[in-house]
Order: sequence, then C-alpha cells, then structure tokens
Amino acid sequence: MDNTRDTTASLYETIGGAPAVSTVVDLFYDKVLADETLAPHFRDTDLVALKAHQRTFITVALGGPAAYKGRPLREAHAQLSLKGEDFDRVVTHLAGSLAEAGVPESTIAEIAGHLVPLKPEVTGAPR
Ligand code: HEM
Repeated sequence: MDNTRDTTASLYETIGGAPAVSTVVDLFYDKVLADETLAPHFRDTDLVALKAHQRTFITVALGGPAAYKGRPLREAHAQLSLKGEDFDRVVTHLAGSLAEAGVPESTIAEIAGHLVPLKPEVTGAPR
C-alpha cells in the first residue's frame, strides 16, 4: 500500500494534531524571541501579528506554499532586509521545536524541505 503523504491534513496529523502544533508554536515562539540575532526583526511587530506570523510559518511548513493565500512572502519581508543566515536560524528553531515535541527526524526533514525553497522570497534574493 502506498503510504506516502502529500496533504496538509495528514502531515498535521502525523505530528500529533492540534495539541502538538500548539506546543510547537509556543516552543518556536520562545526560541525565536530568545535569539538575539532574530528578536530585533520583530521589535516593531505587535504580539498579535507575531503569533499570527508563527502560525502562518508553521502552516506553510506543514502544507507547503499552497496552504498560504496571503500577501506574497517576498513583499511581506521586503522591508526587513533578512539575510540567509536569519532564515536558516528560524528554520533551525522550528526543527528544534519539532524535535522537543517528539516529532521524528524524518518528518522534521520533510517539514524543513517545505521551507527551504522559500528562502529567496523571504531574503529578497534575485529570482
Ligand atoms: C519560510 C519562512 C517564512 C514564512 C513562511 C513567513 C511568513 C510570513 C508571512 C505570511 C508574513 C506576512 C504577514 C502579513 O502580511 O500580515 C510575514 C511577515 C513577517 N515576517 Fe515572516 N516568514 C518567514 C520567515 C521570516 C524570517 C526568517 C523572519 C525574521 C527573522 C521573519 C519576520 C517577519 C516579520 C518581522 C514580518 C512582519 C510582521 C508584521 O509586522 O506584520 N519572517 N512572514
């Protein structure tokens, strides 16, 4: 039987559904804000927008870009002048949060694989 997964719902369920996602959002949020190279980027962002950011980030990570219908990522991040290193640190914090929540390494790799192609958009690199 083919047990490959390609839908948001199944990846979401694989990591443990809503309770696991909620745990991951909290862990991720703490790690990003405790990272002194990342926190300044969020200085002018209110807490509501910041929580929305973390949820969107995880939605995209679980479902791929098709899961996100808002402002283009390139546009949303253009003013921030983010470096590749900033992007990598955020992905690392997400991976660490997933690991702490008990998500297996292979699933973490799959989730990170959804984010990596977005790096040029988020960092404003040429297409
Ligand atoms: C794949 C990676 C990322 C995704 C999917 C993502 C997602 C998003 C989305 C959807 C928005 C738009 C919110 C809106 O228009 O209301 C946004 C804005 C923003 N993102 Fe990201 N982001 C990513 C990476 C990063 C990184 C690496 C940083 C900084 C270290 C960052 C910091 C911000 C900030 C500060 C805003 C503006 C928030 C505000 O003031 O409204 N993002 N992000």
